[in-house]
Amino acid sequence: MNTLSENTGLYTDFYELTMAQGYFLCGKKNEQTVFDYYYRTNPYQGGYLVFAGLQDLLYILKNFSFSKENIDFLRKTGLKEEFLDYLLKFKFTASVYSIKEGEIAFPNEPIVRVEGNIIEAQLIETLLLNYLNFQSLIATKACRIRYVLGNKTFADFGLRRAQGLGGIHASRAAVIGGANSTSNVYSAFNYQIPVTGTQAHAWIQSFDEELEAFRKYACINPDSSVLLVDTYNTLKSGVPNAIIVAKELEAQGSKMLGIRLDSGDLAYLSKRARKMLNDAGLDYVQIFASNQLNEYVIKSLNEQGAQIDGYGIGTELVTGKDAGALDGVYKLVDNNGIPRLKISENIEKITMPGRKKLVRYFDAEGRFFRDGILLEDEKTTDRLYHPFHADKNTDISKYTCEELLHKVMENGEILIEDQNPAEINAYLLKRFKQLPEGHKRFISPHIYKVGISANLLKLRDQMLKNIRLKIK
Ligand SMILES: Nc1ncnc2c1ncn2[C@@H]1O[C@H](COP(=O)(O)OP(=O)(O)OP(=O)(O)O)[C@@H](O)[C@H]1O
Ligand SMILES: O=P(O)(O)OC[C@H]1O[C@H](OP(=O)(O)OP(=O)(O)O)[C@H](O)[C@@H]1O
Ligand SMILES: O=C(O)c1cccnc1
Repeated sequence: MNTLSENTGLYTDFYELTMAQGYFLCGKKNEQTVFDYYYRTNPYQGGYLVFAGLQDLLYILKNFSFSKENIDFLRKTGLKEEFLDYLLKFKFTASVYSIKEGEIAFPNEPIVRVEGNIIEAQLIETLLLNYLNFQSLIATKACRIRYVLGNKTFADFGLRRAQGLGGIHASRAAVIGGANSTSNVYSAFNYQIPVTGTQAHAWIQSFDEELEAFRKYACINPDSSVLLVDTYNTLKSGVPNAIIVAKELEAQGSKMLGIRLDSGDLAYLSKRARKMLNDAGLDYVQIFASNQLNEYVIKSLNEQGAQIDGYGIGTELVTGKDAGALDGVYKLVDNNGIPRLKISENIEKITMPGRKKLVRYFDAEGRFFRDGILLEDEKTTDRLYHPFHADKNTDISKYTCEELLHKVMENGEILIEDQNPAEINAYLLKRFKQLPEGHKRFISPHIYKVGISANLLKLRDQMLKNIRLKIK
């Protein structure tokens, strides 16, 4: 189940191929390498990330190979025959460790680890980042929207405004983050997502009279019509006509589902429409709203007492507005059993060397307390240290904990069961309850603390010292 199913080897940046050729010609092709995926900054100036994109990624890695036509193309780029022969027979055989999809993650912690030969681990960098960065960005946006919506429904309406076919993945991520359904039929088909829809202004405009347009639509869809009431005048025409049609449906034993407001002051219009519907005995007719909505507008609508039962959200959701992109990176941390590190002028960008595990610690109420990055062979640790100010440290010996990285792929084969996006969302909901409220707020959220073990701190500092000595 994926949009890209075979010979996906060209979904990479060219430099991955020139490096891979270099590893091959330098005799490094069997070196065993470890790469970490992590991100540096929470999107939307928020306090967390919702991790998404893993299942799609695993399918594409499984099929990461090169067709004969791909190789003919690569020949023209100047890659050498010996390496092209290798690519023609290439199969992805690495292992992947990952946190669960729908898990809540925080900056700078390794959330995916790839272990394989240096060529395969390098070649997939671009794809891995493309899939995980985008879907996590959109799932996080959807989660923020869900947070202000409570139990109200919301549908993804975004495909038309998405960045090209990225909209297919955006709809999946939207449901992982909390959307109930999508208008995107391809994603509904591909990912088993409930598909829903109302009607466009074009339908109303195509008839001489709004009332006739409503009647015809309701007659064809008696129990599922949501009538768009703002084409001419919401309160003077759209809502009164919808009430007439709802009553006619009632007389035939059907119940109209709702109306949709798509312009104007949604708080004011929804309150007026609710009263008009209730006065007509149509309490069951729901009010849906759309029009450039986001988590901030919805929060404001809640505060204004808007009478809206469900939302359709497009542009802001599927483009991840105002974040643009998640800054996830993929860094080499171990080569042939030797930990590696990259130095940066910016101290926070110095990488964490070695094979590592990620452990979450919980307080007595089961809420997230700290995350810890430990070396893989450490069973446990009593104290977590701030990565750059070791004087700040916490005793975590009394806290319960859970390891977050699981082996999800071995020798290029997927080890985990497929889950549909709603199932992944159920896991997110469980975890979101465990996230303390302070990290959820939109303005200056509380920063979640991610610490490292004494052994990792020692390894990193020793390596830094050695590299700096060499440079002097
Ligand atoms: N009560 C409200 N409080 C806060 N924001 C609102 C409220 N009602 C609507 N909005 C938001 O205000 C914006 C209004 O958009 P805009 O100024 O384009 O008007 P419009 O209603 O779309 O007009 P038209 O479609 O006729 O051009 C939308 O982003 C909408 O979500
Ligand atoms: O505002 P968004 O969050 O992006 O939600 C999607 C928008 O797309 C539709 O408008 P459009 O004008 O494209 O078509 P319509 O005639 O169906 O309203 C719909 O009515 C929403 O307003
Ligand atoms: O079903 C709808 O109402 C819909 C779908 C996509 C975009 N706007 C509205």
